Amino acid sequence: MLHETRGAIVLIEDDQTLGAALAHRLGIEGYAVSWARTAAAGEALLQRTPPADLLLCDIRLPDGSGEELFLRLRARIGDLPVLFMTAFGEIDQAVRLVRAGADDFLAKPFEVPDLLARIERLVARRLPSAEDAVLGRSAAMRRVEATLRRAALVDSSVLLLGESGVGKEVAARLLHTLSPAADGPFIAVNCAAIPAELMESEIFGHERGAFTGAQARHAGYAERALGGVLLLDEIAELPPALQPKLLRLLEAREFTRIGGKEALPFAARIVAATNADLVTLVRERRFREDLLYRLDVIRVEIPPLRARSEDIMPLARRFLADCAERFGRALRGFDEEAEAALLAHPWPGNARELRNRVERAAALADGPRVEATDIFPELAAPPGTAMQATLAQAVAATERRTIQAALEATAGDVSMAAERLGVGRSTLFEKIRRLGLGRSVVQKAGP
Ligand SMILES: Nc1ncnc2c1ncn2[C@@H]1O[C@H](COP(=O)(O)OP(=O)(O)OP(=O)(O)O)[C@@H](O)[C@H]1O
Repeated sequence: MLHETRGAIVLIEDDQTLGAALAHRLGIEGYAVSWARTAAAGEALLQRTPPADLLLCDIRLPDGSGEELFLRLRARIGDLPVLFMTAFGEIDQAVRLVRAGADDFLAKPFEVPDLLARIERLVARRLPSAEDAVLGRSAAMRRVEATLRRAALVDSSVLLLGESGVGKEVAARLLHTLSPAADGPFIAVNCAAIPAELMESEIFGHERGAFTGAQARHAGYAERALGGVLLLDEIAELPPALQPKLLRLLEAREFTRIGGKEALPFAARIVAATNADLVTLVRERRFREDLLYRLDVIRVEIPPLRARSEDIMPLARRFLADCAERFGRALRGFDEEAEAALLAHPWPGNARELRNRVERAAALADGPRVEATDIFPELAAPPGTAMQATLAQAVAATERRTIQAALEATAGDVSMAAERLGVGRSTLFEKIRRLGLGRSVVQKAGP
């Protein structure tokens, strides 16, 4: 199972103490580590899907050498970064390995920070650059994109997790585009939007006469997704009666239309998405555990927009450009206050809310620049209020949001927040008091 991490590392190390220490430390650093004690076990790990992001390998192994293993696997592991750990006396071999295509080596005993820095550099090489990234320039989204790129090459089920509107469908579409099924259809089914009594027929189809009103044979989504990707959005809403049928689709890769006798082959890739906590649903017996395991092979968690503020402005600009073109309006970006307000808003509806707000602003703004109140009309005073009061309210509201976001980002540390906001600590304290934000501040012990 692959979960969203800084990267997946295969560690081949026969020394129990060093291996355990490395696996532990790399785990703490956020990597998913698979540890093998022999060359053969390591080779098996490297063949697992989706492929690892890095191989960290000892040279001397009980059943051969890391060098033999590397030379044998070189063609198959493609551009997988390989970092060797060498003992005293093996430096010549390590140099040879680097010439043969290994990326780097570290002579034992090494300093852990040195190892971590090299791993970080090699793994980062696998991430799309901020400029090339499709889903977003934040490190979190580039990691999501890298996982999707790897997942696209295999046909395991993908489970997309994240709050409503974060872009789970966008991620599923990217997976489709990057996969060998790109020429096949992309079919998205929202399980929450189909009435429970119709869902079986919508997903699996029905034969003519299968039930009252079934006047003709109907091909369900599973059938229409042939050769492509079937996205089951809001999978937690799948009624219990249909869960075994989906399990059969995934395990036996076949299904039967309602009223049909024939088992039809299922030839599509399943991507499931949800904002629900499936583990809790399993505990409450509302979701089958075996189905969860089948769906949760490659798990990709998409963080909420408020946790990746670097993505806000590029997305907002992209949405604005799209809308300006659609509406035939010459809008030239956001003014400064609008930008500050966009960055300070907590985006409970994530990218969807951002798109909707920008679309509304693009339609209604006087232009040429979009202002804060075009995006957040709630900042404007009710009709009849003096203009001066409106502006003061708007400024206070923006200030409040900006400060709150900085406090959230720094876990309530006023000094750090002041530094981020470019104001003095006492000024910030004064504003926090005036705006009634005291609860967001963490009181530090000591002088
Ligand atoms: N990375 C992105 N780039 C461009 N647009 C995005 C991105 N993420 C989300 N959006 C836009 O935000 C809106 C919501 O995205 P999407 O439907 O993929 O979210 P979701 O997580 O599937 O939502 P739900 O849980 O409600 O199904 C869409 O209009 C989509 O185009």
